[in-house]
Amino acid sequence: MKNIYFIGFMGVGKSTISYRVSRILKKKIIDTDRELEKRQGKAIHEIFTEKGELYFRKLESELLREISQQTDLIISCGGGMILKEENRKLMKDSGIVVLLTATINTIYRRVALNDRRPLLKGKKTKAHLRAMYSKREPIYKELADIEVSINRKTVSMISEEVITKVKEKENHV
Ligand SMILES: Nc1ncnc2c1ncn2[C@@H]1O[C@H](COP(=O)(O)OP(=O)(O)OP(=O)(O)O)[C@@H](O)[C@H]1O
Ligand SMILES: O=C(O)C1=C[C@@H](O)[C@@H](O)[C@H](O)C1
Ligand SMILES: [Mg+2]
Repeated sequence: MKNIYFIGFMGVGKSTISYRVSRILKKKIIDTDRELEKRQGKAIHEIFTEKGELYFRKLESELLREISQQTDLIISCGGGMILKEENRKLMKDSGIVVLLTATINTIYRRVALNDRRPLLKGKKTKAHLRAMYSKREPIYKELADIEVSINRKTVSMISEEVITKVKEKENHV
């Protein structure tokens, strides 16, 4: 099976849904944020503070290059993985890309809960989220093979919807 890449804005549920999907499909999961934290022995916000965003983006791309050479993986991507053209190409060429979408209100409610997202430090306002989201939205949509809206759905409902759509997609290639 081709890899399945989960993309989408911070807090839409990429990590949660990809873990559930990996359990249902009995596939290995890699959450790029968690994997980088494990390898660096630091939290994402610490990497940002100590080494800067550019350094984090470099690590993120190197990790993607490595894992995109494998198959049969469920991959939860960091929210900004889609920002680089080289990353988009790696995902497109090696898997099916699943975009999870949510309203700004839902995202706001979720990201307000903790402080582990460096790009929102001191800027957790709906206006800031909306500005960031609208800049990224066309990139997410352009890259996605499949789109699933998560509002008012349980983790089970979303996971089943993703799996059904991935299977449809695989049968049409
Ligand atoms: N369908 C759902 N219903 C209710 N809560 C959910 C659902 N999916 C995820 N959550 C909760 O929303 C929060 C954000 O989810 P998660 O960490 O999976 O998002 P993410 O897209 O991986 O975020 P990040 O970009 O920060 O990695 C978590 O607290 C999670 O438990
Ligand atoms: O949207 C982003 O740019 C980010 C999302 C998170 O998953 C982390 O990868 C990091 O906080 C950056
Ligand atoms: Mg995550």
